[in-house]
Amino acid sequence: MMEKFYLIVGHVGRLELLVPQGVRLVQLRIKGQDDTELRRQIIRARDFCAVHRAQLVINDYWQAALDLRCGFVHLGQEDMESADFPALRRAGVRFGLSTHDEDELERALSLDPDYVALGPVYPTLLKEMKWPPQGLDRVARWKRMAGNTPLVAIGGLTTDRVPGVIAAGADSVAVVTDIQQADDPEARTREWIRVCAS
Ligand SMILES: Cc1ncc(COP(=O)(O)OP(=O)(O)O)c(N)n1
Ligand SMILES: Cc1ncsc1CCOP(=O)(O)O
Ligand SMILES: [Mg+2]
Repeated sequence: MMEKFYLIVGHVGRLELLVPQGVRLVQLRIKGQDDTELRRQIIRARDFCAVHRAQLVINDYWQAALDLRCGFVHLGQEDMESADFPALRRAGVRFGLSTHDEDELERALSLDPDYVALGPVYPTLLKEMKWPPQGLDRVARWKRMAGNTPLVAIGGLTTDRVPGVIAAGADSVAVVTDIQQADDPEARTREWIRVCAS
């Protein structure tokens, strides 16, 4: 079963701070670092997550994930173009895929992913996106179309929004900004875990 709370962090230091709060599924989403620094952080995150029994997901860098024996990657539409899916499958690396419209969803499902993500459900501050907020009706539609493939909702999520997103059909809720910008990110992480457990 898919873990309901899906934390996304931009640096391994953040992962080491927040995973011990009880996080079971965490994505390392590194941007703009050179290969040496990237791999240094991935190795640290891999070993830390192994000790804390959290599932680590590597964003974008599927080749580094393969080389460093990480078991799970997240790939967006652009990332998918270069990804070697047969190599990932051979190595038993699981993968989740981003989707934003129905063509993307159909293509993603044809690759038999471990989850599909739909975003942005609500407006996001994290990055400029070419899609307007998808809304809860789209979450429900995605759930119907995805069948047995778990659905991750992402974009503008807060703890107040979690119940509605889950009720609409999401199996899992992914968050960056609400925790990244919190005055007390450890307490906010615990609050997310509490809300997701209820
Ligand atoms: C769980 C999850 N969903 C979506 C994304 C976004 O992936 P992508 O579209 O490749 O954008 P970047 O995160 O790489 O900027 C994600 N990372 N995780
Ligand atoms: C990377 C990404 N893809 C879709 S929404 C999003 C931003 C993350 O969501 P937020 O920072 O609003 O929690
Ligand atoms: Mg990406």
